Amino acid sequence: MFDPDDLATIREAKREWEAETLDPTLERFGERRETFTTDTGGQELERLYTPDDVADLDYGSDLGFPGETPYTRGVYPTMHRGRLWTMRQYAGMGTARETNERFRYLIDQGSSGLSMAFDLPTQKGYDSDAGMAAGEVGKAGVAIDSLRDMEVVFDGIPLDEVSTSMTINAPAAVLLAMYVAIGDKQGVDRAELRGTIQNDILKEYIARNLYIYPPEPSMRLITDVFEFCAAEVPKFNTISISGYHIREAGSTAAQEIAFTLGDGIEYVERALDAGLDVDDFAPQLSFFFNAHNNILEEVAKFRAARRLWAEIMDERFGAENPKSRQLKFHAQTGGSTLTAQQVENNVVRVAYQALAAVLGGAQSLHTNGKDEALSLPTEQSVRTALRTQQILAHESGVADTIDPLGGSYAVESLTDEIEAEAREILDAVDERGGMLAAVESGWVKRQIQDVAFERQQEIESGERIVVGVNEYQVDEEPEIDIEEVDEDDERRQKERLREVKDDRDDEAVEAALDALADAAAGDRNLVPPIVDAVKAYATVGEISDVLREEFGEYQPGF
Ligand SMILES: CC(C)(COP(=O)(O)OP(=O)(O)OC[C@H]1O[C@@H](n2cnc3c(N)ncnc32)[C@H](O)[C@@H]1OP(=O)(O)O)[C@@H](O)C(=O)NCCC(=O)NCCSC(=O)CCC(=O)O
Repeated sequence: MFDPDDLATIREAKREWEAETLDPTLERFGERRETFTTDTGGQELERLYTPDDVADLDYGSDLGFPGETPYTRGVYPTMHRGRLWTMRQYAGMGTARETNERFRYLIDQGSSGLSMAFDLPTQKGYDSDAGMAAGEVGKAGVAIDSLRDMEVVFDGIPLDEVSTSMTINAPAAVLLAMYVAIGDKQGVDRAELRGTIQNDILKEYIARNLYIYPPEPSMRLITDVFEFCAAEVPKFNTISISGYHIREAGSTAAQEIAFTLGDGIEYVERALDAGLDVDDFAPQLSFFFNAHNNILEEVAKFRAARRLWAEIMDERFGAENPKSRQLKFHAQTGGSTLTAQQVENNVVRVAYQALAAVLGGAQSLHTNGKDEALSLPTEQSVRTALRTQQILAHESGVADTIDPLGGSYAVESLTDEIEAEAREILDAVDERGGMLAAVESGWVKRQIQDVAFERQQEIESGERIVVGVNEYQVDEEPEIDIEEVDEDDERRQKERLREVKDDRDDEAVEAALDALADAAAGDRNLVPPIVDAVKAYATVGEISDVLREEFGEYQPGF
């Protein structure tokens, strides 16, 4: 991008600056640290970046224009000038009725998309009356047993006007089927349904641990969802390939994107093996990243991820449809960065992290409530979190220029370095036979744990400052309204489940579950029989049991 003579002049001028201006100051005052690195230590930071640090940058092939390959500067031509990112606050609590109320509240307050959290039993494919569910019903999210619960959650919420993300993985096909069934009942054309299911089982084995079946049948379920959606629900994002939890488990920024894109590669390969055409399903693959503390590193990470994915889809998979190459992502501010001490500080952390996500070109964003280190967020803290996004959108000005940090010597240089490091990690994954093999051998988890351990030691030694935790402490008990979970919810939910079971046509349920068992034993797509089963009010637990019977359950080997 720069004339070689100009670069030589700049290099020479920098040497002069160092000798004449910098060194005397360094001798008198020194610097705060011997070396400065990115938050996760992967990249050593220069004191000052100049055009010389981006001498190899080729504007056309490395950056290009927004809406054009390699999408470094954003996936849409107008980005947030055309449409603000979706403000999508993750919510789900207790019963279906309470979740419906929280959703309506969020819509009233200007939330532009819904994001549904499920309780642990639902995420593990158990009904509320299962022994394994005791004590967990409605705790980390809403309890969904049957279509009846989903009808209540979406009561008065027209599915053709809102897009909904569902954080559901092992039973993703079941919840997708329920969403489709609700749409059918509301008379919404399936082609108009918008939303996302997380459906990312690989990161469950790596970091989140909410799996049910072994990897092979889990991958089949995912491929079946790709195929079903391409034909029936073409606007639905069939997966949210998630680095968020990998980062929460303590990975570096480069590991976060490398392992996430590695998972993406594995899903694409499986779908191709199953006979799908890359351009039929790749446009609906979506991503989910963490918006962590270090603003410049995070912005560089998002840009690097976009560039890398465009290249992978082009070079490795020969994708022709531009949409197949566009990495669209949701971001959530880093839950693990929130502190129980001086809870108000979390509002500030969240705001900076959200700023990084927006500067990095996010399509959708969740900002954490300040109290999430302690409990489920209260309505008040959810509102402040949403207002944080609205202030960014309408007051800060950062949404008004596309990729405003593009061209910053520091950010371009970091983008290159993170991309290069992620590439190296992806090569190491390939050497281990791909992501699934690397995950099953325990290698991926060990890579992350090593970094997490180092980070923890840095905090304990005081080398890494966490404000209010190992520095700037105050002697006070946290004063905070805790959102109470109603312990009676479990009993009421079980009663409702009993009513559903009493009301439904048992023969129809049995026939639907038998048809599903047949499909599972053969190789037909599993989603249509799951849709039939949910419409007959078969429960999440019953459907998951049929598949458990056929597929078995995953036992981690490491
Ligand atoms: C693709 C994304 C990232 C975003 O989808 P959205 O529908 O919000 O946005 P979008 O697709 O970018 O935009 C919507 C429509 O507007 C159009 N559009 C957008 N911007 C535009 C622009 N500037 N110019 C022209 N058109 C534009 C798009 O093309 C699209 O239409 P067309 O479709 O017609 O093109 C999706 O996957 C998503 O919403 N993900 C959310 C995931 C999530 O909430 N996860 C929560 C996890 S919570 C979690 O895991 C917590 C921890 C735990 O539980 O463990």
